[in-house]
Amino acid sequence: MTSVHAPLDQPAVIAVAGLTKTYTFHQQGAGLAGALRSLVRRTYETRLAVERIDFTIGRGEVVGLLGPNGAGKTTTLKMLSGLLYPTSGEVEVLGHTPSKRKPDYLRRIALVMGQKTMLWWDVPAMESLLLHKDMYDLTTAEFDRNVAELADLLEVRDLLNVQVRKVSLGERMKLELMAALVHRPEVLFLDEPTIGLDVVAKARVRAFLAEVTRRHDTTILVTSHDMDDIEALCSRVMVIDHGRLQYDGSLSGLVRSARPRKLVQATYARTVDGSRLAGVEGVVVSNHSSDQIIRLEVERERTGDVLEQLARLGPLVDLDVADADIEDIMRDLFLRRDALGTGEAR
Ligand SMILES: Nc1ncnc2c1ncn2[C@@H]1O[C@H](COP(=O)(O)OP(=O)(O)OP(=O)(O)O)[C@@H](O)[C@H]1O
Repeated sequence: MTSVHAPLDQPAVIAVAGLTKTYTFHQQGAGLAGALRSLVRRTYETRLAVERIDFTIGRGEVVGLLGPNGAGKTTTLKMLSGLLYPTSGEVEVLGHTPSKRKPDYLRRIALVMGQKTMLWWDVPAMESLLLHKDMYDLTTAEFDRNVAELADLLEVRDLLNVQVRKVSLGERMKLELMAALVHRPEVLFLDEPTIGLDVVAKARVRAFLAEVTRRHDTTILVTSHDMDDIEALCSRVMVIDHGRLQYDGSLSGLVRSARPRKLVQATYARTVDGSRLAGVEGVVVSNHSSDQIIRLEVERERTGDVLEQLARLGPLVDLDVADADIEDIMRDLFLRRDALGTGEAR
């Protein structure tokens, strides 16, 4: 397996071994009768949300945590940030045990949950930032420097003194990020940071995060259902499904192991006689004789030969070679849950 663990000469910023979380909760029937019954006799259920996962992450790495709904991503982030106690296993972040929630630890991390706010709605964001200044013991010089840097990068200078409830969703997300980063955390946990944002706002948030990690070597672990976030930010991805780590490696490695084929599209100046396609390797996905376009799925390592074969069929106007769409790959992956049993997969 090719995994992108922290280099051996550099201590891991995040180290997780055998991490497991089981939720125990009680089932309550519907209505008043159900509530009363559950007072007398409680029935408990357990759910294994995260099961014996291991990984390490080095300083400055930006890692995407991928998986379908209910896979265990948020639970993992909550254990890493100290919001939840693990049921078993070990977690160390920046040399700390997160669940102890020591002030020195909390000063060095941040957790941003796209669906939760850490800003007060009825006052301007600056009030919340000032609260963070006190919480994190920032000097006025540090605070002013960090606020100036973040406000410039996020282009929110004019919004800092506007009541939070009066700003748009995209603007609020930028202010949330600002509040999370004003103490310049070394490790950032992001749970769906672009959820609900429009295309432009998403692109801004991604560019901002990329710049923050470039400038300050911030380590980021990010969950997102938007594969564009992952492609734009992450050099490494971990796929979690049913609480188990299924893959840990590069995004391109995931694409290769899940969809070993390339998509080739050839456009010709003239209609190509369909019978001549018999001499071309690959699976013909479509052949629109009217518009002279042929689409093929081709074994990755045979792509060069296939392009030569296609060139012999007639005068080409355009030739396009692409990997399968990452969104499709993820959809396939979770439909075929066992597909990652080999190669770079765990
Ligand atoms: N407080 C809780 N009590 C009981 N079960 C829970 C609790 N929180 C989460 N779960 C269950 O644990 C499993 C993992 O949930 P988790 O929220 O970590 O998934 P996720 O990968 O973040 O999903 P999503 O992409 O939908 O946010 C799910 O089956 C969920 O129903």
